Amino acid sequence: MAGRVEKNYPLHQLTTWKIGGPAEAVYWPQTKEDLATVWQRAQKADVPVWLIGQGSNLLVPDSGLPGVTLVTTSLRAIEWGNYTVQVEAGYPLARLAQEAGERGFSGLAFARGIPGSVGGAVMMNAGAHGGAMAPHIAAVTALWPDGTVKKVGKAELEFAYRSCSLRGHAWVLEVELMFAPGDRETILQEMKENLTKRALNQPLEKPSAGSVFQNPPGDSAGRLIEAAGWKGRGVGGAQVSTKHSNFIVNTGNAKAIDVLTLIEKIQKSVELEFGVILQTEVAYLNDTQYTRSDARIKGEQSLENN
Ligand SMILES: Cc1cc2nc3c(=O)[nH]c(=O)nc-3n(C[C@H](O)[C@H](O)[C@H](O)COP(=O)(O)OP(=O)(O)OC[C@H]3O[C@@H](n4cnc5c(N)ncnc54)[C@H](O)[C@@H]3O)c2cc1C
Ligand SMILES: NC(=O)C1=CN([C@@H]2O[C@H](COP(=O)(O)OP(=O)(O)OC[C@H]3O[C@@H](n4cnc5c(N)ncnc54)[C@H](OP(=O)(O)O)[C@@H]3O)[C@@H](O)[C@H]2O)C=CC1
Ligand SMILES: C=C(O[C@H]1[C@H](O)[C@@H](CO)O[C@H](OP(=O)(O)OP(=O)(O)OC[C@H]2O[C@@H](n3ccc(=O)[nH]c3=O)[C@H](O)[C@@H]2O)[C@@H]1NC(C)=O)C(=O)O
Repeated sequence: MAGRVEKNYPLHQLTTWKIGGPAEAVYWPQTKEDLATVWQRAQKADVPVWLIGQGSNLLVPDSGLPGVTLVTTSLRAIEWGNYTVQVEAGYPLARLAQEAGERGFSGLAFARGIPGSVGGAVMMNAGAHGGAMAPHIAAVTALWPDGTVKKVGKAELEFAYRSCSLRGHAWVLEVELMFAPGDRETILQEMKENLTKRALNQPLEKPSAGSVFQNPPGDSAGRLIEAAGWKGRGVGGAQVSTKHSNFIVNTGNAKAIDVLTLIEKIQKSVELEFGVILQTEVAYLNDTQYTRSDARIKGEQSLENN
């Protein structure tokens, strides 16, 4: 098997929040087959396995992660077709969007400013500017809880706002996307405008994980958090951005516990003030959800055997 392996590796280097303790081991598989093999071996040995892409929607505990953390970013094979693309999970979403636009393939202009891997974007059903991944997905090849690798069509999947039915049940290895014919210049212009809007509204210059909370139906988390008085306030090194209240930024030395405490305070405050329960959008890789005596991994990011 090929691919880089590191022991006791600081996970803050693999998240855009720049937060997270050490991983017992990190492996960057070079092929889908290597990823599946390591997962199968870890299952047999009762070792916890975690999977991350570009770590742009991720909070990792200060205590780090036991077992093996698999990082998909080396899985980058790509094959363009007639208004389609077959692409591995680790391919950068923003690059894919740019390349699709340059071909005159329409559909992913919304994604040009979204950091993250294609696999992470499918799992999160990433979206912006009125667009989202789901309408462009034709099929997904995934590693399933029984250890098999199988391709499923769109009809077998369910997507909703920032959610995909595969989440917690399977790991995305490859995706087939479909596009509509478009005008290259129009698409590139739309992407440029989206990037400009984003730079105006979002604190891209500071480490963050994007929106921390999902928008509640009919309202916006950023508006509610600001109205509850949280703009600019913080806990330890974690601060509610002064530019956008649904972003928590790392001011330099934030710990996961600072972010978690701030999230809880905001949730309580917004519920008290407006009766709205904010749900988090970011994924928390919680090491306490796993116990070695239990062969199953219960975290939402992991595979379950049931
Ligand atoms: C500045 C900034 C702006 C952002 N703007 C947006 C935005 O406009 N819209 C939006 O939707 N998001 C946005 N995000 C959030 C983030 O970019 C997306 O959620 C992105 O799709 C996450 O991809 P990732 O590869 O980084 O996933 P990670 O953060 O690595 O992982 C996220 C979750 O997905 C799981 N996962 C990752 N890869 C796979 C895989 N191959 N198979 C199964 N599970 C997997 C992980 O286990 C974890 O639970 C933003 C983030 C930042 C930092
Ligand atoms: N606040 C935060 O914590 C973070 C914010 N961000 C923001 O999120 C956004 C997306 O981030 P990121 O995923 O790093 O994306 P970038 O905007 O840096 O780049 C997007 C991708 O598109 C590729 N690309 C750019 N131009 C072309 C081109 N002409 N042809 C082909 N490919 C091209 C880049 O390739 P190449 O690699 O060759 O440049 C890169 O892979 C950015 O706006 C960034 O500012 C990102 C990370 C953290
Ligand atoms: C960044 C993310 O996605 C983003 C995506 O980039 C943008 C652009 O389409 O739209 C969503 O943000 P958003 O709903 O906060 O969009 P914005 O246009 O910035 O704000 C919505 C409304 O809230 C108000 N607002 C925003 C921030 C703030 O501090 N105060 C405030 O009052 C704005 O004035 C606006 O009226 C996505 N967030 C969610 C949770 O759906 C992400 O998911 O990580």
